[in-house]
Amino acid sequence: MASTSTATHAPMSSRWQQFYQLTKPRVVQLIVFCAVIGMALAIPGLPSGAQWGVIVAATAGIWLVAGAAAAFNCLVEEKIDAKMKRTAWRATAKGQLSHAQTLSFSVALCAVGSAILWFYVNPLTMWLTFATFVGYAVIYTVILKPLTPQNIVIGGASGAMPPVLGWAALRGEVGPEAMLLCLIIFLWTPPHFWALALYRTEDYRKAGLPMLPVTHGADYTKLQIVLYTWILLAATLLPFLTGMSGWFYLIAAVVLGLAFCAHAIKLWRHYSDEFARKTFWFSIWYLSLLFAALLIDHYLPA
Ligand code: HEM
Ligand SMILES: CC(C)=CCC/C(C)=C/CC/C(C)=C/COP(=O)(O)OP(=O)(O)O
Repeated sequence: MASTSTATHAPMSSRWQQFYQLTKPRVVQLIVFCAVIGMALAIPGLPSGAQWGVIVAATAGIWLVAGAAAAFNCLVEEKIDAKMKRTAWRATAKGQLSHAQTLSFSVALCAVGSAILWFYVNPLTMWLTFATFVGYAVIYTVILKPLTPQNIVIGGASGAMPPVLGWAALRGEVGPEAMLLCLIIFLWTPPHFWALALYRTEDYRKAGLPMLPVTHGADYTKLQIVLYTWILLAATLLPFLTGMSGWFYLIAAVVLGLAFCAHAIKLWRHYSDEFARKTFWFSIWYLSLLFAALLIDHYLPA
């Protein structure tokens, strides 16, 4: 039988698919990956049996609360999302999911995730993860995003938290090493996002959001991307300089960092939307590979 396309009668599988997409699965996968690296780096050598249990619970809990934050963002921004090509397909933007459905989904994910963290990990990780939820879903989405072009710089602090959450899960405290990884993601976020904002400027203008290319123009944004990539490169040397990571990591950080700087400089000097898109995707590969290098380095014999 042909399925109806009305919102309330969507077939179950596509309804689940709609809810799943609200969790911004691919962004959250990288967030969880960074949290897992934070967990691995928090303990010397391979995890013991009990530590595996904590790792699985912390991964599930952080995943669920991050998904809840993303769904809450979709709920708050349904009108804005409807105005932008990139996001108009979301079920919330199309009115295919009611406010009550989306809110219940977000609250349920957040509650289950928080309970897992509380009972199977530790209260500190639960509170830090919940603070991250509030940082993204409320402080960034509701307050900063419509207010200032520095929205993603300040709001990026919540996206940078995953290694701290992972570290806290295994150690029960927040160490300077975890803060260093947090700093790296914090500095990575502006070039990551502004590369996208450059080729999506019209979308953001139409939606009335004060993103940097809208308020300060493309040239200023490109310059900021160059500055951030160089500062990021310097910050990524710190794990080696502080003895936290070894030569393998250092080589990876320098090669990846120089490649990111080269993208930023090329973007600045010979701009095209196509290259801005490439730079955005490179930023995702950059962070994934940098964190993979931290992990490999951690397990290499000294
Ligand atoms: C406030 C901070 C951040 C902002 C404003 C931001 C912005 C964005 C936007 C707008 C997209 C959508 C691209 C599209 O679908 O066209 C995106 C994609 C992505 N972001 Fe971020 N991001 C932030 C932080 C992060 C963090 C912390 C991570 C991971 C650690 C991350 C990982 C990703 C990934 C993997 C994608 C690709 C998603 C896909 O494949 O569709 N982002 N980001
Ligand atoms: C608990 C925990 C670890 C929470 C993590 C918070 C989180 C999901 C951060 C990711 C940041 C993100 C999806 C930004 C997208 O920007 P946007 O919302 O401006 O993008 P949009 O225009 O696609 O909605």
